[in-house]
Amino acid sequence: MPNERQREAIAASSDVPLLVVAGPGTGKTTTLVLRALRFTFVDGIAPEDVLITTFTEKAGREIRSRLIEWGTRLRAHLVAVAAAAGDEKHVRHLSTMDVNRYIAGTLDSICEDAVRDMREPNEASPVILEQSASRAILYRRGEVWSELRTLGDPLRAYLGRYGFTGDPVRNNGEATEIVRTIIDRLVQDLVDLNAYGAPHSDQEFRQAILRIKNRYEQHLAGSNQMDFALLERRFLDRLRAGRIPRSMHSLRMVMVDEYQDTNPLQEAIYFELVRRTGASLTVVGDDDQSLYRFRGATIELFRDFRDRAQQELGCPEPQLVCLEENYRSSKQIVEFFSAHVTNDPDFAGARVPLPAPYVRRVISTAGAAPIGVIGMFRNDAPTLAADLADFLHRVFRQGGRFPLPHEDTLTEPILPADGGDLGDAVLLASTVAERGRPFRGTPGKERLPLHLRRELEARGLAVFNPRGRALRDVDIVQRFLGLALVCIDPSPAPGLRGERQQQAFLTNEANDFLDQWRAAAEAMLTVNPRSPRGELLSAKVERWRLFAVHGEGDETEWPLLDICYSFLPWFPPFQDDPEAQVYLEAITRTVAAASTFSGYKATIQRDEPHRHRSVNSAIRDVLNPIAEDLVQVDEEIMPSVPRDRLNIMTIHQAKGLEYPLVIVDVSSDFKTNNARQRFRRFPDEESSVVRLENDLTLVTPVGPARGQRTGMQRTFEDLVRLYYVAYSRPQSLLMLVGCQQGLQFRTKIKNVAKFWRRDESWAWLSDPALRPPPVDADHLPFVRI
Ligand SMILES: Nc1ncnc2c1ncn2[C@@H]1O[C@H](COP(=O)(O)OP(=O)(O)OP(=O)(O)O)[C@@H](O)[C@H]1O
Repeated sequence: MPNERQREAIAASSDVPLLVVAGPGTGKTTTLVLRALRFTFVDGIAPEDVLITTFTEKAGREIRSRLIEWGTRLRAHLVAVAAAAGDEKHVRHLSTMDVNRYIAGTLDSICEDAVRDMREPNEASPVILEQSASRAILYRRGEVWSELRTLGDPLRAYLGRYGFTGDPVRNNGEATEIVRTIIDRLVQDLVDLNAYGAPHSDQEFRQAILRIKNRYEQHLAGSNQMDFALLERRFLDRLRAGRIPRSMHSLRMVMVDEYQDTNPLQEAIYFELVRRTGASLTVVGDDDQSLYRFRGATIELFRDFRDRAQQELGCPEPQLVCLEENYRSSKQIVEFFSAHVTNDPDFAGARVPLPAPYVRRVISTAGAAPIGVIGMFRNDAPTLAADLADFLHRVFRQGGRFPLPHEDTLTEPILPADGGDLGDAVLLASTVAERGRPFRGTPGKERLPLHLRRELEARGLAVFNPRGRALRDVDIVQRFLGLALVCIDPSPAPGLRGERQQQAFLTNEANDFLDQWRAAAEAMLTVNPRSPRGELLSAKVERWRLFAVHGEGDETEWPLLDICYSFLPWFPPFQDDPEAQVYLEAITRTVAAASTFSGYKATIQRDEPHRHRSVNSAIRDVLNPIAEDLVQVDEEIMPSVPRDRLNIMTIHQAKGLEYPLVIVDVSSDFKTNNARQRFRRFPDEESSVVRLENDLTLVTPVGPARGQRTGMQRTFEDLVRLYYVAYSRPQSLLMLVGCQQGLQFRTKIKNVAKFWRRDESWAWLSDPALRPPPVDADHLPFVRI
């Protein structure tokens, strides 16, 4: 049953825009879905005239399935009522309402359909590129490499300003990633490009960025491709030119979830859509949970929504509804995350101001639990990993229990009554990398996720952390790609590079990785395993070499993907290990992307001169992007993580999700007051994202709105929000873990996650009401069931 505030939001008039501001777990998405159903079943608006957008594909699927499930039940109920009352007309009307036809999904997916729908009669349908493909094209066709070669170190230093650490970029992959961020930002922030390229102390570099952007966009236009930012831009331009997609001609409702992460381009689309169609606008969000500044999210658009909507739409003041009852977490958890977000008085100025009678608060409907928030802090990450693995083993394999207050019996299970499984827990961290950055040839330092992987494995448990390693570093990927490489470009002698690789003009770094993969494949060939069908690995390699090196065989060409896939029988994990499946998907996606932009479409040709050239293309356009670390894994392809694995994910990924037990790493990297880590716990300078925002202030219309908070304020506020999202994910138990050095009375290791305020005061020390997690995990008594 919706609560009173939810009902107010569901029933609010559609004559003025509606703004719903609500804390975590208060049913924002639920309310949005119910409001959409009300439009249909109370107001008689057809589902296809209601558009609902959200932030991730996953959330989009969730909304669609709730609309269908609840809508179907609601319709059946109303049909029964109308039939009982003998109202045939209404029964017929209800039966025309098809709840599958709501326009729901991410804005990108909706734009994709709309842009297809808006095509001229002779216009081909655009191909939409996913991130990794567009990055590979940006590098190759935008010629990031040539600008780096011409402008050298100054350009590397300039781009590095916008990287996490502020250091010059170290490789082409990093450079491309940052160029990608800037170019996307120019589109998303509706930047005036003439002003951006005009005389300025950075003009030389800005011009280089614009040259890359032009080449990249020209290539895309020539091949009828688009990335997501350009897709949205195209949609806006067409709307502005008065062209409305057929599917939206009679649009009545535009509803936006997660509005706090909207960027200026998206805001312009929503306003234009409402202006052109006369649809009613509902936006829902939580400014405290805005996380995507680095992707252009502009919290100020949400904060100032009521003013901006009036200005842009010429409408009366939007109605405001605030939801405050949390249905997710126990009382202690709600109190803990509320204390975190209100801890720093300076943060109050960043939040959506609420007029009376509203107060910003979240209250738990779940009631108190015997324990809600615990901590585990150790001397170093390896010790922490060992103890944490023990803890998880006890909870999930030995039925961990704890005492009810004032009772001697140990009867309350820590987790769901069925004992749950490891998948009911999640480890959240600001980064999930298993190693730190490598330094001068030495591999990066081992981090908590790697220690934990090993410790859990030693106890017969496993993790799911495909993003913990770069694709190019993963063992199984190295052997797999190495085999493809030695088939198409064998070494002339052991330990030497293939001829084609030498002629591919790769960077030293890419060559190093190709060498590693080659060595991994050679090592596997030395063992020469048989496939389950009994085929020797060397026989398979030999067969491909006959074709790719000697031009023998009946076929005139082979897709590189077929060559790769022919080795699958030697790699069972690609079939049965969830992490390996994610890696295989990334490889497949890279090859598929190359077949859209690469000269030989990721095939190997039999006849010369194409054989040589096609091998060159395959190395440059398929293997090189992975070797340059341009390809990222996409774990969204896993419908769900196996229940017997501990999910390790970034806090960003956890947005919108909930778990019974949430472990948040607040300080496993912070043993000392190392200046290089401060940006992750207590920044002493503006973050790279804020720096980019500031550098664009004068050339984007949204500049003044952002400028209302200083760069340092915005930098701190992003950290407060990050841990707010983390702390509000658990249902029953929140566990903070890290190194104990930052807990001592006189510690200098300041950390926003541990309730430090910007004025350098520490609430856990100074405020008797706020203390570190009261219960130490070590003091929890456990019994076996
Ligand atoms: N009135 C209600 N009664 C019972 N349960 C509810 C009610 N409203 C929402 N819930 C439940 O609360 C949980 C959180 O709801 P929802 O996912 O819509 O929250 P949210 O505000 O979007 O969360 P977040 O901001 O953290 O993403 C869901 O399991 C939902 O079914």
